[in-house]
Amino acid sequence: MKAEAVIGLVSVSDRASQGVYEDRGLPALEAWLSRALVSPWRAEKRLIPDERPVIERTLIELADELGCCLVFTTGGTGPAPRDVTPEATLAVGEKELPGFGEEMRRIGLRFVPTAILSRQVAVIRGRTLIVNLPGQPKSIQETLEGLRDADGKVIHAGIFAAIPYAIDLIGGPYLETDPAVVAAFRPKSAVKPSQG
Ligand SMILES: Nc1ncnc2c1ncn2[C@@H]1O[C@H](COP(=O)(O)OP(=O)(O)OP(=O)(O)O)[C@@H](O)[C@H]1O
Ligand SMILES: Nc1nc2c(c(=O)[nH]1)N[C@H]1C(S)=C(S)[C@@H](COP(=O)(O)O)O[C@H]1N2
Repeated sequence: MKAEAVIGLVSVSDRASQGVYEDRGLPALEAWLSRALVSPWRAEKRLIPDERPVIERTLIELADELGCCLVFTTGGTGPAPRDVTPEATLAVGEKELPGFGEEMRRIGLRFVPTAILSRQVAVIRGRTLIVNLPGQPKSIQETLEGLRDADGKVIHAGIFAAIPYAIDLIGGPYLETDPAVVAAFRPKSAVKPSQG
């Protein structure tokens, strides 16, 4: 029996959390992960305002109490006064993984010049990897899956390719992906035979 991965999905948006507009962040995250993951998983979802203490409490609850191996936030990464998701994430993290922030901006720049405005980070807290994504719902697929050419060939890999091995390294469940959506990369010595 494969262990079920618990994945935290956190939409950080003042207006969606107040009902000004419908949240499209959580559905976009859940839909993309449902396509990408072939190993068992379930989501713990939270829709919260851009309030640093609320973001920190939510991340701590998902990591420490609910045992999420992975948490994605969406929203609040820009330069506006109320954008504080990266500060909250760094405050609860024990180690930063700067490569994720760098690469997520690089991928974003393939789609929009304003990707440079995102201050998104990724951190480890205990056995949890926490990754910030921008608030624009389309940025979720762009960042996680990467860029394809007109024939569907990947021309800039998305960051999800590195996430299953990152989770192996922090002692989490073995995540398997559908290579048609995103091919997970692991060193040969870390690949387990598929149990079907
Ligand atoms: N959760 C969401 N659901 C739907 N659309 C969103 C969501 N978050 C952001 N967007 C869209 O992406 C745009 C940029 O996101 P950004 O996080 O900068 O929003 P914002 O202007 O800070 O407002 P808010 O925090 O109230 O969503 C928004 O103007 C909105 O059109
Ligand atoms: N891949 C990708 N990255 C992106 C975008 C996008 O559309 N696609 N939008 C950018 C924009 S317009 C902004 S302002 C910043 C910060 O967005 P946030 O405050 O909603 O997190 O993310 C950027 N990163």
